[in-house]
Amino acid sequence: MPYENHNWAADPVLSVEHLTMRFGGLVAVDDLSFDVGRGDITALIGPNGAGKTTVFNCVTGFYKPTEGRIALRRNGKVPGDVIADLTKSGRQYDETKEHAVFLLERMADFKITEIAGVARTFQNIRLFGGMTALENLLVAQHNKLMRASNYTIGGLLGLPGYRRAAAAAKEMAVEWLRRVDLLDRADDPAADLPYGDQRRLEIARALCTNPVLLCLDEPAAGLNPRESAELNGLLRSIRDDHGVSVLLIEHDMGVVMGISDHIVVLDYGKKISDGTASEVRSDPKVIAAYLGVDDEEVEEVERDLEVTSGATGAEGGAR
Ligand SMILES: Nc1ncnc2c1ncn2[C@@H]1O[C@H](COP(=O)(O)OP(=O)(O)OP(=O)(O)O)[C@@H](O)[C@H]1O
Repeated sequence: MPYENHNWAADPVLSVEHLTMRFGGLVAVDDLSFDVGRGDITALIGPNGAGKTTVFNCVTGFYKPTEGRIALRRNGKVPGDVIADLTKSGRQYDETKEHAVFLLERMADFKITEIAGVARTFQNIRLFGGMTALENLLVAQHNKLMRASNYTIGGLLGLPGYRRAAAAAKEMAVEWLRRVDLLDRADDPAADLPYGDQRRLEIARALCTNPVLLCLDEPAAGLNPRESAELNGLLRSIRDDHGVSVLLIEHDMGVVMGISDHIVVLDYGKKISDGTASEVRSDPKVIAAYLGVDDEEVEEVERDLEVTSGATGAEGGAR
């Protein structure tokens, strides 16, 4: 299918353009561009050290990119000239009745979560282990509650606005606990939960911030096959039932190929492939990168693969 006909080109929630991140002499991400379709599950894959986490850190404001633009369209179709004007203006975002667009490379991490609507989880689980599962989800809504208290002691005084916000926060936390199948563990300390449950609790915590884009860094790491299958179901339901777009880094190809609408492949900080699961899995460059052949040998492997696929008539066909 031509690139422009894909959902990620027609209605992108996120556009990463010419992103470069250098650490001293090391170029971790090199002039990378890709789109994330609204309502899609998009996977960022690639061998170890390819630059995937660095891209995540740039999108979520943990790193300021050396170069490039990262535009998040929270709602509405945003005409290209609106983004061009915003870029020239030096402002961080443009919010009107019709649209809301944010230039994430200009924003602090907490603003990216709070205002733009991007939430993330980490490779290493970062829950508050001593707090209960429910409390972890309430803490995620702390800023909302602070606003409801007008940043005063309104909470302590039990002002009606604060009480309403606190009740809504609890309702949302309970609802997400139910959806990730952890309601019966609500009052248990997070650290006491099995590993797979902690991963789902982290995802629920991110969702409590009401994101439009959920970024998951290796959500299947350390899960057994049953837990991986449950994760697939959860991610599909986040996309289908809640309309949240998902961008994930994942090494588990069962998860990636099973649920992704769109896959972007990195190697040495550059994009080497971009397409659907069936397009990417049959791309010789991807196969070569995963086989770990040297750059000089890629063309040779490609030629071999072309001969092989030509001989068998194989055209991918992941789904
Ligand atoms: N803060 C940093 N300072 C210096 N170099 C860094 C930093 N963060 C990442 N790098 C380097 O950038 C390159 C890309 O790393 P990154 O962690 O983004 O890759 P990755 O694709 O996420 O790898 P993995 O799959 O192993 O997690 C690596 O060479 C890494 O050593």
